[in-house]
Amino acid sequence: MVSDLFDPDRWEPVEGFDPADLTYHRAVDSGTVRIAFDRPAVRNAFRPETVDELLEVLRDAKRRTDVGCVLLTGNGPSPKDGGWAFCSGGDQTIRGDEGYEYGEDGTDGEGGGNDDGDGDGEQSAAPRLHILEVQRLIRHLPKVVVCVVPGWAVGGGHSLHVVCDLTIASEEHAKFLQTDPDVASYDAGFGSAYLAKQIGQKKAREVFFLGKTYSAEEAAEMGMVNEAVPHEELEERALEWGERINSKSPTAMRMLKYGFNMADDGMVGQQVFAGEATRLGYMTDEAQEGREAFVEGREPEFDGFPWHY
Ligand SMILES: CC(C)(COP(=O)(O)OP(=O)(O)OC[C@H]1O[C@@H](n2cnc3c(N)ncnc32)[C@H](O)[C@@H]1OP(=O)(O)O)[C@@H](O)C(=O)NCCC(=O)NCCSC(=O)CCC(=O)c1ccccc1C(=O)O
Repeated sequence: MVSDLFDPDRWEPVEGFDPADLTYHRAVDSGTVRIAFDRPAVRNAFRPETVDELLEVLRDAKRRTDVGCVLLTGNGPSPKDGGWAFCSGGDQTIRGDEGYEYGEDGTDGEGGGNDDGDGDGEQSAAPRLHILEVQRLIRHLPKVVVCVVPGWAVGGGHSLHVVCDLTIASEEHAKFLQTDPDVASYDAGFGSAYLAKQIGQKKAREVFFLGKTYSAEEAAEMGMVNEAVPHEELEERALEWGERINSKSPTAMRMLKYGFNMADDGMVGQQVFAGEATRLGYMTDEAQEGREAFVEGREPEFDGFPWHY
């Protein structure tokens, strides 16, 4: 059993992946993948190994040209007490003085178990805070990432929901809470500043400075959740969203996502959008004339191409 809300008839495991802290599935009948935290006994808290796996499957999803939607969720309920969670952030029990520490058999994602990837085979993976790399990957993923929240979204888990393109949440069980300052952590990037863009400055400061818990309805009212739906329908509805997303023009969706990002992402946002504009430019006869002229060792002939206005 993957999760109580998981319909095994709608999904198949993605071949070549066997993550320990996640599950990774592809919808049988649409271009949607489902990535789920799979540590329900600790409210799906992430450790460095979890983050490595998340980076790996997100990169895989990114490269699949027949996938337009990624669902990011948490499996449940907890076998201990029946509680539901999307993610409760960094696993505080393995937090060291400089970051989150790998276990004995951990990996830094760049080499073998605990190999730091520099080729000398030493077991020296440094403590990590690389959930921020996950945030950037979600932000720049050329697909729509939907956060599917069946329970708690807390701390770094809350920040992940913030950075996703859309959030759908369980009416009965979803709860949104920022505990970062309780454990002397601070996501001063997307988790707070981008949240303020979504719900306004006063409300975002309330989320962090007062640390109140919000229901799915309240979060939707605030503008950080798109829809609150009955718990039993959560994943079905998320799959429907995936189908809607996949029915649209991939190029339009990609340009829109990067367009939405650009205003807040400075030069990096411009660079990502510009890269896609260049890709589109490369597909024109005009660009091909430029390439062919170089390859053929002649001057390019751009006379036939209009100065569009
Ligand atoms: C999530 C809770 C509110 C749930 O409360 P409740 O339903 O009452 O359940 P509990 O009995 O508390 O928990 C059940 C069980 O799970 C264990 N557990 C829960 N959360 C964690 C956790 N984060 N780490 C380890 N273990 C956890 C809990 O101990 C229980 O275990 P038992 O053995 O059964 O007793 C509540 O649990 C809670 O408040 N949890 C802690 C939330 C938290 O503070 N998270 C860390 C926030 S800081 C963070 O995520 C930093 C990492 C990070 O992402 C970051 C770093 C730097 C810059 C930016 C970021 C960023 O935020 O992105």
